[in-house]
Amino acid sequence: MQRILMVGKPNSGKSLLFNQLTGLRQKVANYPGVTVEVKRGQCQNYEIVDLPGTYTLRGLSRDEEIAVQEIKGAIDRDDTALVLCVLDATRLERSLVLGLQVQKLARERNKSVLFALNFIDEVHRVGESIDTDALSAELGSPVVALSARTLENLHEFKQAMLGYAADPQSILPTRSLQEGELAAKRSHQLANQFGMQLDVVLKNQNSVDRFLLNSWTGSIAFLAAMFVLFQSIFTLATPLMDGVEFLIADVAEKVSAVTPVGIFADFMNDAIFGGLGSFLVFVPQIMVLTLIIGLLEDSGYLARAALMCHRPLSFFGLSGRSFIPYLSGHACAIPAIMAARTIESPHKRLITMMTIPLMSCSARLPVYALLVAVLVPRDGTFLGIFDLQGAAFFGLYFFGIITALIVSQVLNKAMPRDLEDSDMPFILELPTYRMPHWKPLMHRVLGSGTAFIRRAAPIIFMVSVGIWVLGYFPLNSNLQTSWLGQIGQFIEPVFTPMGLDWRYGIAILMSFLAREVFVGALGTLFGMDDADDNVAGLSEKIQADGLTLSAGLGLVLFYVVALQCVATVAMLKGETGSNKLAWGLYVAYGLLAYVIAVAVNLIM
Ligand SMILES: Nc1nc2c(ncn2[C@@H]2O[C@H](COP(=O)(O)OP(=O)(O)OP(=O)(O)O)[C@@H](O)[C@H]2O)c(=O)[nH]1
Ligand SMILES: [Mg+2]
Repeated sequence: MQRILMVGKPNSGKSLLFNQLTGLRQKVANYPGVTVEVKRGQCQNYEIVDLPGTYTLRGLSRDEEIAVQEIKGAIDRDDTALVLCVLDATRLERSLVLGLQVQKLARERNKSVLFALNFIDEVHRVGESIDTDALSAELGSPVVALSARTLENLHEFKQAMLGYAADPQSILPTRSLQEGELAAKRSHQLANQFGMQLDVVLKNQNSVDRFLLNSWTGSIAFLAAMFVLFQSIFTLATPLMDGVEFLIADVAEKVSAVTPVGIFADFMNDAIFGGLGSFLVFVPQIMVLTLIIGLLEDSGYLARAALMCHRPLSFFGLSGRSFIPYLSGHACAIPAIMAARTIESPHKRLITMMTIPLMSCSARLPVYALLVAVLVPRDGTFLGIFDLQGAAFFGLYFFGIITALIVSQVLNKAMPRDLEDSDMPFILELPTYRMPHWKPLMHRVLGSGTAFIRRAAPIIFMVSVGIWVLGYFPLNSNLQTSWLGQIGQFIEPVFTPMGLDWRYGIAILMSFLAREVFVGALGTLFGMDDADDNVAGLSEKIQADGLTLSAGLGLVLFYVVALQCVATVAMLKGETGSNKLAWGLYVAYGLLAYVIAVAVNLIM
């Protein structure tokens, strides 16, 4: 299949255009460095290739290097029909630097370039326009204006692109940079001649940034944003979670009313509704978290937050660019570790990747929510205004971040780095503030819920069933005397210093497969232990069972620190190239978590 290669500077709308052309749903967000690996899709009979953004053909960071390698490789290949260079019409000068360099390379190899002048809606909105015919004549390659967001001229653009791809020789560049001519200088000239007035672009942005980037007001705004983020994951989701819990209890009751008493009824009650059901309750939280992170990413604030954090993060051996992977690590560590590719310094990138697993990812949410509900009174307030459970939630996230910073500092001191690394500048383009793009955001929110279920449900189901079988047999035994009970007595001494009995021990051991399993496993165990088979929420059952505050706090902090995710280990191995490092972290964070939990239990 012939290919069309999409290149452009970061944040120029390549991935949104790619999605429109291919019908796929790659991640799109309003900060530079969203796409960090090559993505492929199909438009009619062409393969469309979406690349990470890069400002020049001398990629600095890992994601830019990947883009540059791919561009250089593709231009030499016979099956590359067309190079599609996406320009941000509101930032013409910065977009054209790469465009001109790519065009020069393409012309040398007899390849054609089409310029997609994206963001034309924003140009029109301020009453300006760009003369694409004249720009095209100056560039020596066709230029087509469009908006990948409002879909203005998208259809015409697609027809033109397919036409040119079928006959690329018709648009071979008629001119390009001369030998020795600088792309930066030429794009400056072209932007002066054709681009928007810069003060129009920056007018609104500057007044907001004066507030958000000021060291006082900006810091307060930053802290407030983070507090609202983490607290609202809890408070916004609580009514939704209550709704799901009610629904599951209702279905459970109806099912048990029609199933005759016996093994099957016990199985449904304990393994299915107790195990799998108690985990489904937390899906709304995952969706609320995705929504809030999505709003931050799409508004343009994220890059500002990264800038605000650069100084404090540098102190711990990190970079302002570490902020974005850290934040997205609160949804899931796996894409976050990949997102660290945008960090130019290899030293800082490595430290960032090694500490991302300490960010409280969404798989920990069910554990946090369950234990906060058990340990913290529901209607309490903090300082008289904040919801106490929400504040406790914030505290857990904060504990993870602080631990990550301390570990970073230790790694920074312990690991050698070369001088050049310390000398790397911190450069981050600040995107224009934009209203979030609702449709893709909603897709993402729903997608996060279904992905969470799809990923975790099978393993939770298997573990719940396994635990149920081991706990149910031999027939006529109770949980204590069952096979599982016998295994439990054997492992219990390891968990006694944490103040926990063997049932928690089994759930913790199982959660080394995947964290989400903890709640399901505990749900099954407490369901089986509950003689009345009532369908009360798991948290009430644990409360009634008498979990002490010290053991409960130790337990939840254990989950903040432990790296119980095999997929994260695999990703760490892939990105660092070291199996030893990846499994070493798995063991080290597990031990650190255990020590913290024991210390909290003993000291309190
Ligand atoms: N108004 C407007 N916004 C757009 C347009 N195209 C993209 N955007 C927005 O611009 C931002 C960046 O879009 P992406 O598609 O992620 O940009 P990208 O070039 O893939 O960025 P990287 O992956 O970082 O290189 C998102 O917030 C999009 O919603 C457009 O034509 N008009
Ligand atoms: Mg992209």
